[in-house]
Amino acid sequence: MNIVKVNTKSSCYNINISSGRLKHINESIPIDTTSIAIITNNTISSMYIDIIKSSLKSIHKPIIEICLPEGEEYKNLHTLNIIFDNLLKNNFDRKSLLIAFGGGVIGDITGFAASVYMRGIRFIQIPTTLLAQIDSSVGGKTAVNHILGKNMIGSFYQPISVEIDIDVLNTLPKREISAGLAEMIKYGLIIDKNFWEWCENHIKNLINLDQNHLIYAIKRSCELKSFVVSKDEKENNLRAILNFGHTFGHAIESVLGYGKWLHGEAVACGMIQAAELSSNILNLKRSDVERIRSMIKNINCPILAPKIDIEKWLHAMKVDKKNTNGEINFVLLPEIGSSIIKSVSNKDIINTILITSTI
Ligand SMILES: NC(=O)c1ccc[n+]([C@@H]2O[C@H](COP(=O)([O-])OP(=O)(O)OC[C@H]3O[C@@H](n4cnc5c(N)ncnc54)[C@H](O)[C@@H]3O)[C@@H](O)[C@H]2O)c1
Ligand SMILES: O=C(O)C(=O)C[C@@H](O)[C@H](O)[C@H](O)COP(=O)(O)O
Ligand SMILES: [Zn+2]
Repeated sequence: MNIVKVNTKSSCYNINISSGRLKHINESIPIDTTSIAIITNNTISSMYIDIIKSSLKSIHKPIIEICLPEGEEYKNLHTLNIIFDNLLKNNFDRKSLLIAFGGGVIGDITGFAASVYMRGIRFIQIPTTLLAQIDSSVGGKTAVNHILGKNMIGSFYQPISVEIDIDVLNTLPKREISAGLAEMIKYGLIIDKNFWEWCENHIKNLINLDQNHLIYAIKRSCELKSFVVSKDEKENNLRAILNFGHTFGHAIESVLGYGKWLHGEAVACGMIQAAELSSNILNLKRSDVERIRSMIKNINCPILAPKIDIEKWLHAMKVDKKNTNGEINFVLLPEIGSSIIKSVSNKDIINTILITSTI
């Protein structure tokens, strides 16, 4: 098994990565756990819940399953309440454990529920999408959306472990694999040029889910995210680089309506726009902008933004959590493999990028 450690001010935990991990989930349940809620959706449950339940049989604890409605459009306060209703009706207490079994939507909602139920109970992440395995399950950002902005209601709250079984990726739709690859290449762009070049050279193996390449790439992504989060758990400074492409991307998601574009697709397109802005403001080489565009094309993510009213787009970017004093703060690349946060006040440049990057 491959293990990556996450060591933050608030806690220290392992990311366990292997083929067949689901069968061994019982090993990660704390001994004093009183009851367990597996939070998932019908798609994932119908394929994999029996494996988990059979592994958990050996620990003889009461288990309930809570199936949430599926999709980004349900990542909201209403869905959160479904969890609380079930926990209270089943007498869940402070030693109860939540298991987030699904993609980033399930992980973000469950983490938030765990952080506020009885002022905080333990939870485990079992991410089942590529995106969740390399990004959302790690680092403790939890949230639900608000109609006016992505992830606006949430907390920083770490899981007690992350359990990654790469076998579940075999049932993941190709479009979701592509969305996950977008967040994966992000790490190379912001912090690790070698990893970027490795991804460029092995992208076909990753798209085809070759096991050895997948394990290497998932592990490296988790190491990079762990490194950043361990230095700056609550996004006071460095952690904001993980938001590369998200200023544009989150605006696409919220203005179009949650769920129309996948999060990873919006980030992919947002990374091209952020690369264009980097070229304008920091002189990122044009050849590097084209390299990024062609990588995003190769992973089958959109390279052009949808038609969005520019005013609505700007308005959505103005509510981004990274902003201060009314200025939009972007993550920009001086070169591939390094990133900085910069406030951009020149509205003309932003407008031009929005207009020229649209379908
Ligand atoms: N907390 C963080 O740090 C962080 C980081 C990145 C993204 N996010 C959030 O994550 C969310 C996106 O997550 P996502 O891309 O995992 O999407 P998702 O959670 O919506 O899952 C995608 C779809 O795949 C299905 N699915 C999941 N696993 C499957 C499997 N193994 N086989 C078949 N189908 C499967 C799901 O039911 C769902 O329909 C967004 O809300 C985004 O904001 C959070
Ligand atoms: O972990 C982080 O920090 C990230 O920014 C990772 C992003 O990929 C992720 O989409 C995150 O949820 C965005 O956070 P937000 O604070 O911009 O809502
Ligand atoms: Zn993201």
